Amino acid sequence: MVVSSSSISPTSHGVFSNTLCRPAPANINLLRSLFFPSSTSLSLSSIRKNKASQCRKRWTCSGPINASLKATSLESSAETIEVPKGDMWSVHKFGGTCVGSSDRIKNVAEIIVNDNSERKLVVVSAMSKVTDMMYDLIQRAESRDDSFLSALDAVLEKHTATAKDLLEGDELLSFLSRLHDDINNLKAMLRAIYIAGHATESFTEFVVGHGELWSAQMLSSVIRKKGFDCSWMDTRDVLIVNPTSSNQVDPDFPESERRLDKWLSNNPSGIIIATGFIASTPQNIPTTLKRDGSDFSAAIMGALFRARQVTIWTDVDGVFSADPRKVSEAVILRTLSYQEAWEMSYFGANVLHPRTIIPVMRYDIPIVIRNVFNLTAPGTKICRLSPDENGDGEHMQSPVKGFATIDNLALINVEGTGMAGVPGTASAIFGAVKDVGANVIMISQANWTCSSYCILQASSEHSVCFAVPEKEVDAVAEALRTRFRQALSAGRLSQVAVVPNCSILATVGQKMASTPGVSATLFNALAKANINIRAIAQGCSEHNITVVVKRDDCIRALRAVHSRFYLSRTTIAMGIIGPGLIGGTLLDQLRDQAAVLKEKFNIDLRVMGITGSKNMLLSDLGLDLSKWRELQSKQGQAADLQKFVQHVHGNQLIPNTVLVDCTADSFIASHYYDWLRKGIHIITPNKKANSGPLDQYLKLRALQRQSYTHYFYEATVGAGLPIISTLRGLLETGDKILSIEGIFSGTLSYIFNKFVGKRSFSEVVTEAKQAGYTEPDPRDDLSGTDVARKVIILARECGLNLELSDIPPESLVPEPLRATASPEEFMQKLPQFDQGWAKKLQAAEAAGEVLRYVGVVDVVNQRGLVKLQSYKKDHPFAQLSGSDNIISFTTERYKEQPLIVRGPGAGAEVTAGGVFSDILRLASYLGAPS
Ligand SMILES: NC(=O)C1=CN([C@@H]2O[C@H](COP(=O)(O)OP(=O)(O)OC[C@H]3O[C@@H](n4cnc5c(N)ncnc54)[C@H](OP(=O)(O)O)[C@@H]3O)[C@@H](O)[C@H]2O)C=CC1
Ligand SMILES: N[C@@H](CC=O)C(=O)O
Ligand code: NA
Repeated sequence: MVVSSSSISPTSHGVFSNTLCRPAPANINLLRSLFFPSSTSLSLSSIRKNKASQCRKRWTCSGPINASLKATSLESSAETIEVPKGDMWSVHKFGGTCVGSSDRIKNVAEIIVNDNSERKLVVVSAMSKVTDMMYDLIQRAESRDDSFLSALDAVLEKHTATAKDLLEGDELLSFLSRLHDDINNLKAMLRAIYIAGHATESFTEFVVGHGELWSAQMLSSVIRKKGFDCSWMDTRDVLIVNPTSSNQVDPDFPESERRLDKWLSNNPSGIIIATGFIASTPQNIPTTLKRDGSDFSAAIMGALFRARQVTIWTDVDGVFSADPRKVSEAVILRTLSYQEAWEMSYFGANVLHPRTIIPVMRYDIPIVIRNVFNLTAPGTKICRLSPDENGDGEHMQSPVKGFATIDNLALINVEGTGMAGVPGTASAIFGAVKDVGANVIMISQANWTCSSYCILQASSEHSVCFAVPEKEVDAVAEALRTRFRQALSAGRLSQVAVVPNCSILATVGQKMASTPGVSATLFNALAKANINIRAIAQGCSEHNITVVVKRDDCIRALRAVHSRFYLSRTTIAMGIIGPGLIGGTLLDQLRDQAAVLKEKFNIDLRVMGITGSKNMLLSDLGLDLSKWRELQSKQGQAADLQKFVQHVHGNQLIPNTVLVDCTADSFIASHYYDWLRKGIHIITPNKKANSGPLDQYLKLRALQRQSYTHYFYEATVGAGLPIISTLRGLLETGDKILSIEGIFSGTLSYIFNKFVGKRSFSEVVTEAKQAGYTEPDPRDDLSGTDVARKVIILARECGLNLELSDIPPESLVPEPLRATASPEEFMQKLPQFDQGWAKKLQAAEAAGEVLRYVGVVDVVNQRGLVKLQSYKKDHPFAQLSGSDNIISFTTERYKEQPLIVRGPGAGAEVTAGGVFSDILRLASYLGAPS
């Protein structure tokens, strides 16, 4: 559709657009002013004057906030300007995606008309991608690429199509006419840039702001079409800003208020659609509010109108407690104080640019962040909170609100004895940093008190440590080495060291410095996730504690601290090695209990992989345990232990990893040391590591004691019975163990409980194997080796440095079968020896005794013993049933009457249950509620 400008009725909207409708000489003036700002000749004020005389209305002014508006307006004009009460206005801001299509613009219009505030000011961005398209036009023209013409056509086409979808009749014609005029003017300007090969900054600022002009006009037309009184505001007529040295702008509030006053007197509508992002300098040169400019526009407008609320509409439900791409359990925060929002933003959370908060904070105007696509979500309210308040009138439960991270940093550490007490050292350091234009993100040094978010905690008087963006670190290090060349060569400074690949993790909240335990909890959570802290900074302000960690650890660190402060679950990545009888039963128990653990105990156990000796199954998010067997047979791949461990531990999103070794394999056990060193926790029923070579055992325990990595093995003795924990409890509370004696083998207990003359010995052994009591190789049970291993494990817990070879067991494996090739062959040949066993049994019975296989840890004499022994039928050891173990601790405290633990000591369910309770113990150590 071609629109002729003569068919357009004059409009009262858009001063600047009207300027561009003027005949050629005015536009030449404008171009001149943009290319050569000092020779500004365009008079916006004269145009405003013309407009002002067209339309004069009265506004009622009351309330303190408008006193200055009223005063300035009275000063600047003879008319009486009545400005509305501050709390009548609500300000909304819609970003580019919210107005990215005609449907979305309609949706925004609907939201606005449904807001029942008396008066509404709506700040809009350009349609999504339009600002980028405008920058691209300039770039093409500057590089003398005449494709800027077709690119400009695309801009025209996009807005024409959107307008035709939204509008009709005069509103459509009027918009299209202005759009065409704007495009024609832009074409002329771009051609001028094309010729000059250069665009001044103010020209660029002028061009890129057009998207907002068009979106504001279209939205206001749509609202008028719905029957509401609505004007659009070119904020360049109102908002006056001064550039700062750091390529930012400072609003000139008094002048903006004066201009706003005047504007309102001409535009009395109850709904105003204002352009975001753009403003003017005091000389009326078009400019922009730079990055995140539309949010800033909304905040400034909120302050100018003393609005009751500023709502920033976006495409997320609010501010998350942490980046949800990194912490899937991150929660939407209902409230944040201005300071908390500020800190979150500074440390990389995409909340609001810190400068956006300043204007509204000045008047205690709340900012609410809401999702335009989910109106049911209440969003996040950023407002003034008292130090003890959590928001919504709730008393503060935890001082910690959320976490943010900044990646791609490097630490610089300037160190040396010559720094102590030498005035000016810090000034020289940061002077050198400033000279290379680097941005210091945090500093850590003794007795530093700077005044903002990088306020810090002491490390050492002899060093200053600070973080800069990685891309700036070489220049900074070089500048420092040059600046301190003499001090370095004289040894007064020992080094200027660079620690690359770092990230900052900031914990943000209220009253953190004055609440005991916050830092301890934070550091503890990091230690438990095996994360090393390179530097710490805690502000004198109560609002952040900042740590520097290795970049590779950052997401795990974030997740560890997030879950520790109860914002989410304690999540543990698990790898199950050996899905045989015990491992398989454990997986089934995990499957059955997972939901309860999640809901009631906030523990999220994710099985990221299962491996046997031949086949392994991996998952990125956690396996569906309801069909792990099916998945393993269908989707399994060739087992590769290294790849398996790398996969389970390599998931950056889960802070803690545990490998559960359910094999009986020494080779698997030989990896524990390396895994613990990598920060992987280990839980096992496998006895091989703790009963293997003494030096390796001692090395393992020493490592475990000095780290925060856990190694639990309760099920290695007495299966699920609390044997290791009972012994630890006695030892740690200062009791002295004299001896531990008992029946440690579920298999042998079962055999001698059941072998009472009715069935043959080999039949009873087969039953024990079928019941799941035996080792994978039953010869380990019958040889007494399994009992000897348990005795060794307990002896070593008591501090005895015994080797397995120090406890030769009495073997029940018939001599001729000791060399059998396989467990199957052994079981097959065992019946040949039933007669011999029958005789042994008869002999014991004749003496009124029973046979029992016992183990003894003789702590006093520092030895262990494993043997088959006869007991009188009334002896406690003769009273057992099934696979019962009985373990008696004789100690200084329990001397007269030993402490006895008795119960089933083998079997799939009880053993897997013992392993499972170790897993929950680990979760509790890692921060889950206990
Ligand atoms: N049964 C019980 O009552 C008790 C058992 N225990 C201990 O529990 C452990 C498991 O016993 P149980 O379940 O009965 O034994 P199983 O023989 O049923 O299972 C052993 C599992 O380990 C796997 N495995 C063996 N070697 C490797 C390897 N190198 N890499 C990966 N996987 C391997 C096997 O996989 P694949 O089939 O692919 O070879 C199998 O899945 C043992 O250490 C035992 O001492 C402790 C207390 C009580
Ligand atoms: N095979 C063992 C199992 C537990 O360790 C036993 O029988 O006790
Ligand atoms: Na146990």
